Amino acid sequence: MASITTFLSRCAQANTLQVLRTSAVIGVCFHIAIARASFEFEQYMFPFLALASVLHISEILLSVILSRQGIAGAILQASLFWIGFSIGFLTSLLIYRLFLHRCRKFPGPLVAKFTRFYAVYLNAKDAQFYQELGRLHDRYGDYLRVGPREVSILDAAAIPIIYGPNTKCIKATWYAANGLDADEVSIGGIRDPAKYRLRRRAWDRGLSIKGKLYLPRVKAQTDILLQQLMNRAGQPMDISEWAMFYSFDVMGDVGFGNPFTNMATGREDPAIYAMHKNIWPLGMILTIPWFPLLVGAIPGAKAGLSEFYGVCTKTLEDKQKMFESDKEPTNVVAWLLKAIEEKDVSASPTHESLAGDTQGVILAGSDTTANTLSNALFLLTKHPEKQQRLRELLHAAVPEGYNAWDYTKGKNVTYIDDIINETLRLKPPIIQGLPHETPAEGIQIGDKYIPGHVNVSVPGTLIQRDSRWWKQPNGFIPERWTEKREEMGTANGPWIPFQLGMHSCAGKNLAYLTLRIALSAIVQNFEIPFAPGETGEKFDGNYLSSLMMTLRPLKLVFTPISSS
Ligand code: HEM
Repeated sequence: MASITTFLSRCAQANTLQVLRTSAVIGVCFHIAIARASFEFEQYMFPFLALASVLHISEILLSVILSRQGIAGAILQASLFWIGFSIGFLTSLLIYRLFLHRCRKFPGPLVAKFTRFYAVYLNAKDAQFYQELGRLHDRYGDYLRVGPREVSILDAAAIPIIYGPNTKCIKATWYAANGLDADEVSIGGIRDPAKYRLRRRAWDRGLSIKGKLYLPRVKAQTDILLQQLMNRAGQPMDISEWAMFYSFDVMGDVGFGNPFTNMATGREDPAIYAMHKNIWPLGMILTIPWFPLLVGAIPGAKAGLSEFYGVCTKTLEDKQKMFESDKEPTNVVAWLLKAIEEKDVSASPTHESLAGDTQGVILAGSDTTANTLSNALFLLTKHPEKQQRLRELLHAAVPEGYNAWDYTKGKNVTYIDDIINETLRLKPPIIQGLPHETPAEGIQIGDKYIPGHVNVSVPGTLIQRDSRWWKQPNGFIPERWTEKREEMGTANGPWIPFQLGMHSCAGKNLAYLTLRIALSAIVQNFEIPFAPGETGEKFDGNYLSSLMMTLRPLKLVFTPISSS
């Protein structure tokens, strides 16, 4: 304290240049200290900025008290310190990141090497980061530096090393957007592999195909969808919107045991509407790993999501009150509650983590399934011969019609899965490469060495359409998954819409179940052309890439088969 006081009183007397010089040296020293630190400084950005603000204000007050200068002069004096500090800090950071950083050998745009805000700019420019990333890869090659310590990789050999079951990489800081304590966040936010594995067991128990449990509920929601399509038969319908209504209602039912009522009302539930409105800025700020932590710590910053979080919390409280431990759970959240009741090691350890998991059920399962359904219907409409083939196969497998559809009969029509897989290849709903951090010793991918503590990612959207691994990469060819598998070399194609290894999608089986039922029901009952004036071009080429894919409207007409 005494030394700060002395320093400040000297500052008050010294001339401007001296203050700037001294503070710049402090800025450089500070940067060197954090660059050499063994912890991730970005995790502590909020405490650092809070401390800096407190110091700044204290400095002003001390200056006023000690040097008896006016408040304006004190603010000026204190600001000089921070200006000098920032100049020193940023200059040191710039030199380090451009010339000395462990990622310096990877090519990329100059600004990207210096700051991650470049990626925010690319994201914000036209909301199509995946296209910008594709252009950058074309220009700089397969190993592209997209941030100071971020490397985007277009190499199939990288996938098992980064994401596979035996990977030594861990989830990057990006995942810790909701907090650093693994016991207080949802499963998606856990970076520690051991803790993740434990928690994942409760999810796998609740989601591993409870076919007989969930099928009737998915089917009940699908019946509502069919009825609504029937009510609007022959009229243009925006399938991007209706697929969203459907999948949120399914996830509300299967996830909570409480369907939202989107389909019944024909309107998006207000809580989901508010959440969707805010997902875009959220996706943008997530680009900077430390930014969400900072924003999250500001009271009211997540207000846009509060309505959705409120619905989840209320539902969770109701479920907790009504929970009957002697009965087998009938929805995903009830399975998570059962783990708590049984004091299982996989149980969500705190109220906060359980609340996060409850939100996660809806967030992880709804948009992803909805986008896949809309995209599959778009592709089937664009390729009516594939639509007709699916219809014929369904009629052959279930001649009595959709009402007689059951899991076994549906599963036999493998062409549905071919369509789903091909849709997920062309349009994976999670567009951007998921960042994982390399271990301290780094990783070796062929002849490329990537040093430790680098955030690496493989962008699925790009690699799944790369002609080095996929024949006719932009064609919609469901047959490549079965009868043309050999001919098209499908087995060698990198395909990661659900991720790999321990972090792979926990809800994959539920997603297939829902998509199989929805596609069967729709295609067996309706012929689907584009609505008059709709070409699907805007829908196809202009989806927004944020946290998830955000689709443009797509107008289709559903003509009942019997009257067609
Ligand atoms: C076509 C539909 C789906 C796709 C393409 C998809 C994709 C993914 C991907 C890529 C991940 C890894 C995320 C990461 O590492 O950051 C993931 C994780 C997960 N998904 Fe899905 N998902 C789908 C449907 C579902 C459904 C229906 C549920 C049901 C609740 C679900 C629940 C989860 C959960 C719990 C995780 C684990 C979170 C984590 O470990 O980070 N997903 N999904």
